Amino acid sequence: MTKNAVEVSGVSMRFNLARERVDSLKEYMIRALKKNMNYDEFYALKDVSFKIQKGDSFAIIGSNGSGKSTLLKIISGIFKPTTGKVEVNGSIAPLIELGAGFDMELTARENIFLNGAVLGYSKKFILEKYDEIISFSELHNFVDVPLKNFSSGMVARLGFSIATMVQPDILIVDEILSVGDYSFQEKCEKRMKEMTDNGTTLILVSHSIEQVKKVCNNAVLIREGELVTIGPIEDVSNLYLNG
Ligand SMILES: Nc1ncnc2c1ncn2[C@@H]1O[C@H](COP(=O)(O)OP(=O)(O)OP(=O)(O)O)[C@@H](O)[C@H]1O
Repeated sequence: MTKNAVEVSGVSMRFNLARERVDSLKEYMIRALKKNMNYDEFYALKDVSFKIQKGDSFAIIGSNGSGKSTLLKIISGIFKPTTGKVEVNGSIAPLIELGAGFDMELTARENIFLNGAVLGYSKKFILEKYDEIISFSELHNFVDVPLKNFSSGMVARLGFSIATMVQPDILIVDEILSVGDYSFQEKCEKRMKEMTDNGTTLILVSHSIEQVKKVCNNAVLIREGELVTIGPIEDVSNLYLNG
């Protein structure tokens, strides 16, 4: 049995950036048919390889636009890399974009059932977990309020509570905790710690070096799509902070 939860091998991700403005769908179609679109090719990730051991709490560190979210989306299977491959051993609970997987017109209660169903849980199972989700998110007074009237921190509370209602093999958390207030962040950190103590592998992206140092053991530093270094969190964050 492999010791690795995630193996990223030679992953590159190319995006096509339209170089000029195309204002209408009609214009886009005409240009596309004439093969008259000008693109700049842009590599958000360039030949990135690393491994994350089972049970590790692992941070992905880098400046804005360095490729962290793209990497998480590839690990979660949302994006297919242009070249290279990713091997994931175990079930994944990805908490990537705030509100992804939610219907903002529906209430918190309805979204719990919707999201649970998307994650593959039965209605009976979600009913069993319902009180715990509401209690962890501290949204008792808002269960029948549509999500469009929630603050971003409240949406994050709900998302985190749903994603951690069962213990996944791999928990992926991208930045969303930063919108939660201090007490909720502490609560999430505690839950993430309990989960890793029980064998879950955690992959965390956060702009707060203080938070990743508290929660993670190891990290990778990405700069302009390239892997700069991988190793103990202390060393990687020092390198990031000192340029
Ligand atoms: N769907 C897309 N189409 C085109 N370019 C994209 C797409 N998604 C990301 N990019 C580009 O890829 C680069 C990396 O973006 P990414 O979101 O992975 O960075 P990040 O490190 O997560 O940044 P941040 O810290 O700001 O969240 C950026 O330059 C971004 O503009």
